[in-house]
Amino acid sequence: MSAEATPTIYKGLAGVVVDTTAVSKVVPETNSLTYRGYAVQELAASCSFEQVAYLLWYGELPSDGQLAQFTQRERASRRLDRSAQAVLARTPDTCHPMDVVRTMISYLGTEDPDEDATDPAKLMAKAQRMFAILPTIVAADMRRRRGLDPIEPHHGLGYAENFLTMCFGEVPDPVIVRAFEKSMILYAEHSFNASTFSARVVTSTGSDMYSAVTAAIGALKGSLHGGANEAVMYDMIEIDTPDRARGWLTEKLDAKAKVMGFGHRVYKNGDSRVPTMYDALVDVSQHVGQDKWLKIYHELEDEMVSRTGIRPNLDFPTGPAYHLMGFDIGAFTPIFVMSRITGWTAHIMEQAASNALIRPLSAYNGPQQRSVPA
Ligand SMILES: CC(=O)SCCNC(=O)CCNC(=O)[C@H](O)C(C)(C)COP(=O)(O)OP(=O)(O)OC[C@H]1O[C@@H](n2cnc3c(N)ncnc32)[C@H](O)[C@@H]1OP(=O)(O)O
Ligand SMILES: O=C([O-])CC(=O)C(=O)O
Repeated sequence: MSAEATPTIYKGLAGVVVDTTAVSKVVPETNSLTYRGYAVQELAASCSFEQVAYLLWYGELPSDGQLAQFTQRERASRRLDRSAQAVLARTPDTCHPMDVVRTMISYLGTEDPDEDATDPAKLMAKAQRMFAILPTIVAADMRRRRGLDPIEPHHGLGYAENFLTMCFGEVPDPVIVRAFEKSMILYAEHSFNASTFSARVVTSTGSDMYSAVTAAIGALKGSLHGGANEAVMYDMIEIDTPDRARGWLTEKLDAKAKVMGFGHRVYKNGDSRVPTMYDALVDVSQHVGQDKWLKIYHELEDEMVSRTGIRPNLDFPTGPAYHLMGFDIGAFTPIFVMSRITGWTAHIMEQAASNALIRPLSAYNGPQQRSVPA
């Protein structure tokens, strides 16, 4: 029997380039991230989330007239119809909120079926429908878990202010609104991360956009990806006081456990988005008058970097920032979905427009061929 040559295995597809994309560019060597050519730091400093969503979908920043039309459409599409409200009400409030978001996107797909999964205008309409409606779902789910009735979308308010009002009953201070909006811009897009790649795999089979987004939500939920923003906050709550942070970290590292909010598959010298989100965390901490989480942040970062050289990723500052803004921890990753829906759907449209079925190979390492016993 001739021994087969063992093929090279790219475990986790690490380092493998599988396709081109014009949506965003991550350059770890220069710590740079651009959306359609614009540095994410500049977008976070001077754009609204609606402008960035438009950029990701259409490839250019909108003119005033284009933005007005775009936001008008978004504001008109925020409401959940009665049957979708009923589906939401029937999901158990004991499940993770990401399960609710996943289920609701899947349900919205049943209301909006399309045989042709490649028509660009239809794909764009579906993307913008999910973008407009997700905040209503996330806010309503968070409130019902608090025993509160949902708050209807407010058509006079922009995306961020409307979402925050649907969560908390009033427009918060501009410091909070701006910090939240920055987080949305930073979370919007990041090339072929696991959830985006999942969406592209589903799209590559000719399946529909809701199916692709449902798969992406499932991938984002995991704690090695989007779920890390929640895990970071649970860890900080467990640590509780800054003086306990270094001991806690030592125990984790000695146990060979992964420390949530640190490390990245692509960035090995720090995440390009962290400085902007860190500044937003400082702004929120100062506004709320609570610096405990910031102190724990510093202790963990110092100890982790000096012991391992591994730096924080975006989920590290976002976790405590969302906590200080008043969100329940279970809503953190659903909020990430509200943002990443823009990047996911931009990639789905790109995949659909230039498709090849995504189907890698595997190297078999199970038993040799054998006969079924008689
Ligand atoms: C928005 C986002 O999705 S950002 C990512 C959010 N995820 C997290 O914060 C979860 C914690 N981080 C991790 O688990 C990892 O850093 C990942 C999954 C993000 C990236 O992992 P990979 O690229 O596969 O790196 P890999 O696991 O090979 O790590 C290389 C080495 O660094 C270590 N390492 C990497 N991240 C961490 C961490 N957070 N804590 C402890 N050790 C770590 C690994 O144990 C490994 O050590 P070894 O060579 O001694 O085995
Ligand atoms: O790029 C990745 O692998 C994970 C990430 O930071 C993101 O999706 O924002």
